[in-house]
Order: sequence, then C-alpha cells, then structure tokens
Amino acid sequence: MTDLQLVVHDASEVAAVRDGDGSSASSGLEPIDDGAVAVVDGEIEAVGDSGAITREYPPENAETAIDATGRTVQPGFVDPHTHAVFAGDRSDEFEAKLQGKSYQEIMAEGGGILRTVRATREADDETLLANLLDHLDVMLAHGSTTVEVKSGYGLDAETELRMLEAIERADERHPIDLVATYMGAHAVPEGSDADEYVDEVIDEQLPTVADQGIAEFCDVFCEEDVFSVEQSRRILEAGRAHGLAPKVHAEEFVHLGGTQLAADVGATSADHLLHATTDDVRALIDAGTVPVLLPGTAFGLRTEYADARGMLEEGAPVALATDFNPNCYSHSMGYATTLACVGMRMTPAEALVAATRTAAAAIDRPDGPGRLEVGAPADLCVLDAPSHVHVPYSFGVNRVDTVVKDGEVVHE
Ligand SMILES: N=CN[C@@H](CCC(=O)O)C(=O)O
Ligand SMILES: [Zn+2]
Repeated sequence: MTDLQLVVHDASEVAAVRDGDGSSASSGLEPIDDGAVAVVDGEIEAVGDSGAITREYPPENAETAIDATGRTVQPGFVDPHTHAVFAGDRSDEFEAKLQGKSYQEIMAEGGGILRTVRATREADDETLLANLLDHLDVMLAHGSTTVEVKSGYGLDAETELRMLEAIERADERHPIDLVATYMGAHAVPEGSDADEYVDEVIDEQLPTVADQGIAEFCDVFCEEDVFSVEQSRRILEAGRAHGLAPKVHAEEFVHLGGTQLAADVGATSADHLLHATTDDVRALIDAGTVPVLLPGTAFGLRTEYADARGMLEEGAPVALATDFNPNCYSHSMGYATTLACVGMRMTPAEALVAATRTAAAAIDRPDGPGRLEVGAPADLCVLDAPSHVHVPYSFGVNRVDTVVKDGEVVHE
C-alpha cells in the first residue's frame, strides 16, 4: 500500500481549482464546503467531502495530518513575473514618486533600473543569492510555491549570468520552484547606444546564456525610449533560435506595439498591458499568448490599471503576478488579488484562478502547479480564513498560515 503522506481535513472550504471549460474566467474553481485533501508521493490523491475522504484516507494513517477546521485550503500561488534577484535599495524613490516624480524622470536621472544595475554589478555572488533567498522566504510565507524570476539588472554577460546562477542555486535550496527568465534587454546600459547594445545581447549574451542552459524564457522591455518593437523582435527571435521562449513587457507606459509583437512571435506571455487595445487582446487570444496583469505596478505608480474586465469579456485567460522589483515592492500574490478585485473589478474567484492555474500557463506549466485536483502536485496553502474570498477581502493581512510543497509542510 502506498504511503499516505498528508491529509488535510475538516476544512471550512477546499478551493479546488481544476481545468476550466472556458465558459467563464473562473470556471474550474469548485469551492468544496467541509472539504479534505489526501496526498500520496507529493501528488494530490483525492479531493472532496471531508467525511468521505477521511474514511478512505484516515488522518491517523498519514505521515502528516492537518486539522483545517475553520480554515481554507487552496492551491499554492504561482507568481509568473518577478525581478527578485538584485542588490541595493530604492526606497527613497518611493518617496520621490510620492512627491510627484515620474518613473521616467527618476530613470533619466540615473535612478530606477540603472541604479539597481550599478548595485547588482557591485554585489558578490553570495549577496545576490542571500538577497534572493530572503525575498523567496517572504513569498513562501505569503503562499507562493512557484515563482518566475528574471535577470536584467546586469546588462552585461558576466552579471546577467551571475544573476541566472543565483536563481539556479536558489532553486536548488529553496522550497519554491523557480523558473528563470533571461532579460538582458531590460534597459540600455549607461554609456551604450541601443542598437549596439541589442547587437551585444544577440551576439554575446544570448549565446552565453543558452550555452549554460540556465534560462527558459527571454524577455524584453518593449517600451518608448527603451527597446523599440523592431529591436525587441530581433532579440526575441534570436532568443527563440537559442531555445528560449519569448515573453514581452508590453504597453506599460505607452501603446507601442509590444502586444502585437508578442502575438507575432508566439510569446508565452505578454505582461503589463496597461495601454493594450481590444485588437491587441484578440491577437493574444488567437496566438495563445497569456496576458499577465501586474496591478501592484499600477498601484505603486498611481496610474490606471490594465483593463482586466475588457480582456475577460473578450475571453482572454488573464493571469496575475506581483511584479516584485525595487519599484514594486510587494511579495504578496494575495495583495495582487486584492488589487485585481478592487482596482480591476475582477471577482475573487477570477482572481484566484488568475493567480494559480492561469499564472502557471503564463510560465508554460499548464498541467502542473496552480491546481488543486487529483494528479496535481500537492502545492497547497492553508489559510486562516473561512473561504478563498477572504484572501482579496482581507487586504494588508497575510491569511496564509501553512504552506505545503510536494506534500511536505515547508512553512507554518
Ligand atoms: N518595467 C520594467 N521592469 C520592471 C521594473 C523594474 C525596475 O524598476 O527596477 C517592471 O516590470 O515593472
Ligand atoms: Zn517586469
């Protein structure tokens, strides 16, 4: 008889996230009252009514039993867009923004991304790793069990590689599963010309990164005064030729055409999309590119949010992410769901699916994490709250009290 690894029982609600049928953005989410989950070999073996599950899988026979009375069980969050490896501190820019400075003004004065690039280049490997692990600890405590992390604060082959190595080392030692994205085209380095830098990315950085096999995606900041659509296309096509799947930072500050580019190159995701049009969204749907919305960025910059409702009404599978970075200092997917509901009028059910199953699709993990159904990895959060609605509802408070990764309790 196979070992029963874990039983979580008597939950006020099990927020079971399964395959959707496409009928709505929250289809596939089935809240089970008085529910339970049984886990064998790191995978979910059974989900359903607590009485029925505990008769078949008695908690006393399990290696670990969690009495979830009054609490909710949901899939671990999948955070598909972060810049979590860096050095330095930019909290003073938070104050400058409150006094009216724009992101672009700060960047033009040598702050913003370029300031983090200077601090990251100066940091040694151990500091980069330690910083990343600290951020991952906070993310885990907030219920994230799979997180995408981008490079992009090196802007030279050596530092980009060091960032990706930090991600690889953190992945080996931290419970969170990490997905690495190379983003040498995050900004044009100081003293460089954009076209020359694009050549350097294509001729030097991409081959080195691909050679090491330490990144899965290639991302580009396609934005006015950063990388044009044509420069971004060159980089993404070169990345694809090296085996890296494309992702695009698109239409964050202006409408430039990054979303259509994402669709053209068959990107896995197009992210930000604050200025995306209906035609852009239709192009993403046709291409199978997942729109990833980052409401924390709009909140922090005090700009308009992306039009999540319009996208959902078009039938787009909207995903959510934190965009954790020095300009958007939130590790919490729960808070991203609050902003999605309050700022973008998503329902709590839509936000949960966007932060789990659809977020997994945005990092090309369509059948793995982000689900709570038989056969899925047992990546779970137990919430100190009676239903999944309390995650966005209870803003500013972390309702996650226990996190399970592959059937093991990794945070409580
Ligand atoms: N917009 C570009 N990149 C990041 C911000 C990075 C930074 O400001 O350090 C983002 O996705 O929000
Ligand atoms: Zn980003």
